Amino acid sequence: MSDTFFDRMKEQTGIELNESQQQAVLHTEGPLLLLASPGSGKTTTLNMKIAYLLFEKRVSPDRIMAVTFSKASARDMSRRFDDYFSGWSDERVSFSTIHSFAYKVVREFMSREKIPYQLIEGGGNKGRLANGLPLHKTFILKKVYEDVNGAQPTEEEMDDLMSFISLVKNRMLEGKELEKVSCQAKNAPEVFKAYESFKQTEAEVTLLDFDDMLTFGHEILRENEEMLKKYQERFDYVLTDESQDNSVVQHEIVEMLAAPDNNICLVADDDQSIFGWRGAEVDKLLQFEKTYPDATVLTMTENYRSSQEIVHVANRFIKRNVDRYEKEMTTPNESQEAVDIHTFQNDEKQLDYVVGQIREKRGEEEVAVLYRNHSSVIPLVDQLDRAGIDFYMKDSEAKFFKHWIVEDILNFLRFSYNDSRIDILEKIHTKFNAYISKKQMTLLKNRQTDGSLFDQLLNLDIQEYQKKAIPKAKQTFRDINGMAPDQAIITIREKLGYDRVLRKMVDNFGFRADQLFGTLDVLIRIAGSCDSLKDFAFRLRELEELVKSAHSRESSLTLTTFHSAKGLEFDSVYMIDLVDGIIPSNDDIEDYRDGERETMEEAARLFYVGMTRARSRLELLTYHYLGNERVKESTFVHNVRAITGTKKTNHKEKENKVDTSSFEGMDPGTPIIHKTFGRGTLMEYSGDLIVIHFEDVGYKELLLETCVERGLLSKEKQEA
Ligand SMILES: Nc1ncnc2c1ncn2[C@@H]1O[C@H](COP(=O)(O)OP(=O)(O)OP(=O)(O)O)[C@@H](O)[C@H]1O
Repeated sequence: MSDTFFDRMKEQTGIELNESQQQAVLHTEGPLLLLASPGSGKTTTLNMKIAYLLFEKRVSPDRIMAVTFSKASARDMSRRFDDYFSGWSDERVSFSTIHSFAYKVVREFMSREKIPYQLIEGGGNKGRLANGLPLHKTFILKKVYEDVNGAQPTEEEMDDLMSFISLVKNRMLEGKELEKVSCQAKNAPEVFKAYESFKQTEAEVTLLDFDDMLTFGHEILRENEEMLKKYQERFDYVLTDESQDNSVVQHEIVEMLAAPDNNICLVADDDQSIFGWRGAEVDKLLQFEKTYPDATVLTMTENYRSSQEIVHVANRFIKRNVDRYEKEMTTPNESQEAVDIHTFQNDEKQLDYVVGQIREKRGEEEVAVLYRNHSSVIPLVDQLDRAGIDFYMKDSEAKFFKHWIVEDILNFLRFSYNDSRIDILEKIHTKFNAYISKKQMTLLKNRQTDGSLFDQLLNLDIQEYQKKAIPKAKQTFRDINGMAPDQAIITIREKLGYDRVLRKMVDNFGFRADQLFGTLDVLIRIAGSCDSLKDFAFRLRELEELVKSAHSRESSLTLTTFHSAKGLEFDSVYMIDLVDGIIPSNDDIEDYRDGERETMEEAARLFYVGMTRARSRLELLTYHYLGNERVKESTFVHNVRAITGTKKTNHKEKENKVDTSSFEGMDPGTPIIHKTFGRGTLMEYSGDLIVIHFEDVGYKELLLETCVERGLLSKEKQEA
């Protein structure tokens, strides 16, 4: 019977299932974990399995519960089922997410118990409390944070708090366990508890956020035998796709539902579990055989997507992880090009290369550029747009442009045009080294006099150290006004002391240094191709619009984060910014050094997801300098080198090398002039770096090539 079924499948779909795919289809009774490698036909097999249940075993469609990761994958699954089987039968299984199932349980329970409730997240959340507070998660969380900490949260704290709450609820953590979850927001465990209690007590109805659908649904099924039994009896088969991304609470809901027959089939790739930060729990998969001692575990490891070279590298690479099911990914596909690694002098050269490559391939094949952080892509967007190349973005994250650092820099620039604007000074007076106090600001405001605010400050009762600092700041602002935009930003950072202020914020308030300085580096990169300060401000607005609209465009070029690349495939893939500090991140590296490998392994899985998106061409791009900062090639690229036996070759040789010879071999003590930092003395020259002691800003380690290329350095003429 099954032979006939698979023959008919082949006739119908053109796909001949391999041995393990067939086994997976035929195993319908009892717990099954189907561990599958990327491109191994997970979706195909799951659809065939459903067809087998419907058309061979004559199971009624409403007895099958098919769960997918997101609404989009539910739609994709349905569409593929229709492609294969339309014309065969009208019977269709409806796919749903665990969220939507759990919400159904919650709705039924609340209506039965006559408990009024209201959603405070997603669409449809309306209304206010008597005191005017909108019934919306963000507003409530802000209010609760203020109650607990007596101050307003920053945007970063809010973001982190949201992730913290989601993670805690998805992993069902309690009590002391909360303290172990790191969160930038002050007193996160207390804020969380206050938030939970607020939702229960402050409104006339129970308030529910998105995660509550899961935790409430879970609680209802656990506490309410009758309801659990009803749902258990409703379904004979439970199938879940992408199970590696299910959280503890989601796994438990599925487990409860499948009991007591446990006709449960989890399709998963533990090596592609990349949502640990929001509560996904790969351990649950690794413990499957403990949960179900009679479990069958099958592996599907034949990759139908990628070339032999890509499959070989990815397969070897992922073995660096310890917490995983061992499997060997193979492919029937042909050998194509070797996996390429390119090392550039700096991130700018990397982008030139990527844009050049895309220009060559334009429209001929599907290309993707993958990156870890949203902000990494902004300079690429800038260059692509300038080159007239269209692109599609999977997640059009325009938050970058609203970041307070971007706002700060624009305000510095505005103030350089007109230093009589009190409204601007109000925003930046604590952020540069004129040390202007709140009291001095109030006095300035009360005077309501025209003219330079620096001059007015000098007429006030100022501190001794301000007597030099204020005229100096005034002059620097005037200089900034005549500078090229990138130089202006460097001057704000170095001469006006903005970097120092940010470092203090990192130390005192726990901001992430790499994020703050990364944002500034991106701004400098964009400013580099603008002629004037006005041009720069205008360009930022243009880019913001471009990014916002990028997800509604169609193009053969996709720009996406590694996370959002999941499930996609392209002919050529370029993975960019592969340096330590980005992937793996500094936190990943630190945790790993402290003996915790969880986050490092997740970063490796992210890298693996990226690599396995490519059909025939995969390029890994890294560099020596990010802006002026020396960085190290990503540990993961290093791993790939070891696999492919590729030595480090600097891309510099292929580029037009900048002639730095007139500065090489200078003696320490040589007087130097730098356009931004002013007069200084050469202290040391080693390799690509020079160390200069500047009169104004102290020691600086600079990349000689970049300085020469931008015409920033000159030797000071010595008196004869
Ligand atoms: N037995 C097979 N013979 C030939 N092609 C197959 C076979 N099984 C699957 N494929 C093809 O391989 C490709 C990948 O299949 P599918 O999208 O189902 O993989 P997946 O495992 O869901 O991928 P992902 O890595 O995105 O999770 C599809 O084009 C599918 O038609």
